[in-house]
Amino acid sequence: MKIAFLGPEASFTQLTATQLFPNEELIPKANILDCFLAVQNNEVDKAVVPLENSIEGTVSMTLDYLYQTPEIRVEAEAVMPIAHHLMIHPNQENDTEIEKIYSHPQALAQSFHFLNHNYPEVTKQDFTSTAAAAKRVSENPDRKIAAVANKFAAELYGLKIINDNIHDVEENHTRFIVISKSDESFDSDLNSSGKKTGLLITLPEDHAGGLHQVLSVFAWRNMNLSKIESRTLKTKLGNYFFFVTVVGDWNNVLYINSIDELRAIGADVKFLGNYKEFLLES
Ligand SMILES: O=C(O)C(=O)C[C@]1(C(=O)O)C=C[C@@H](O)C=C1
Repeated sequence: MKIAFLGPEASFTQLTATQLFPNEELIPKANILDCFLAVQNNEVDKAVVPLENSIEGTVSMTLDYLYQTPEIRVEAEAVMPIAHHLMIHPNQENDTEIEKIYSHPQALAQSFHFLNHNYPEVTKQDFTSTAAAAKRVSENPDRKIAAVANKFAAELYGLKIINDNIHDVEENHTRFIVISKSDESFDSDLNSSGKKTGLLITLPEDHAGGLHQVLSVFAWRNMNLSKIESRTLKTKLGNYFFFVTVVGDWNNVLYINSIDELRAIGADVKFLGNYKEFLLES
């Protein structure tokens, strides 16, 4: 089986994909869109992409592409502890006057206070992933640049960590999802905290009590929501869709009928799947 992931090697997404799929062929992609396209074009069977982080929140690109690709569903979630370190090329001195720090925008945001306090004058530049940033530093031994990435990237690309554990909150976790076109959910012996269901809901039209009507569909059925997030529809300012997750199995009639009721009140619903949440170690 072929599994795409947000690469290159040693990205947090690869660490996650390796634990979920230790025996499959893992294929790095340059960005999240390419992971979705690889699944859509049947180039791979599944892909692993980041969905949200406990400090910085949702990876909006992932949510947008889940909405924009009707045939792509979610097979599993995996939560991984995240530790960021600042690293430079070993040719540079430890007290080098760094001129630029590269990383994924999520990683820069998760380490914002540290970087702002310790490197206030240094330009922070977005990169497609933490590992790609580390690779860039390794390819430029003469430049006074640094990357925020994990310790595996430091090892793989031969970099020197000058500040470790720079993420602003010690408890830092990122949630990843496994996406595919399959109706089946992914299972494994890995530690799991249980099942949940993902739904993308668009309200019919803007009217008083619209969201209340939608939530009441879940409330009277005693369905426990673990997340509700609104995201712009990109049609015009003020138009949103909602990403909702419901705790538990999706095997009773009341739950299943909730989708019919949502559609009956005019909402558009995409069922992302009923899948397990796995708890990984870093
Ligand atoms: O850049 C990486 O290493 C990724 O796998 C992406 C990503 C993300 O988008 O959230 C994954 C985990 C961390 O939260 C930081 C970056």
